[in-house]
Order: sequence, then C-alpha cells, then structure tokens
Amino acid sequence: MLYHVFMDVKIPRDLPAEEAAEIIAREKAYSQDLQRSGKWRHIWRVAGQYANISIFDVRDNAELHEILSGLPLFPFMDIKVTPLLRHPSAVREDDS
Ligand SMILES: O=C(O)CC1=CCC(=O)O1
Repeated sequence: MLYHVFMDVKIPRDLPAEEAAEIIAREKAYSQDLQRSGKWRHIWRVAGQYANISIFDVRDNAELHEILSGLPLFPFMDIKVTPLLRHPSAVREDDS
C-alpha cells in the first residue's frame, strides 16, 4: 500500500545541540536504509519549512506505524498520514 506522509519537525529549542545533531544523524541513517529497501519511496523537503513529504510503500497500516514510530525524531514530529490508491484515470503503470 502507498501512503503520503507529512512530517513536521519541531525540535525543542532547549534540546542541547549535540543531542539534536546525534538524533538527526540517526534519523538520516534510518531513513536511508528504508529508502534503499524500497519501503520509503520518496522524500521531499517542503520549501520554507522544517518538514518533509514522503511516500511509503509498505504492507499495511501496522507496518507503516512500526516504521514511523521507530523514527529517531518521532517524539519531535507532528505526522499526518494519507493512504493512497491508484486513480482510475492514471496512465502510468508505476502509479500503484
Ligand atoms: O528533516 C526531516 O524532514 C526529518 C527527516 C525524516 C527523514 C530524515 O532523514 O529527516
């Protein structure tokens, strides 16, 4: 199943810079592993915001929840999930 996921990052201002940098480095490694596996298909920065829009291709809601709740930045993000399905007018075969 495909999911559109909006992640809005809100790191507290009083989090020590070294701790924040360590969490961000772990987040990058975690996300790049999932991108290489094909489960995290796309990640885009939202211009002008500390936020991203991502597309996940996972088995079901439970797998998506497991992935998102394992994000090192999970405690510091607001996340909105939109499940996607193939549009009946889509012409591209890879739009599913
Ligand atoms: O910077 C972000 O948008 C948060 C994030 C998610 C995966 C990643 O590497 O950074």
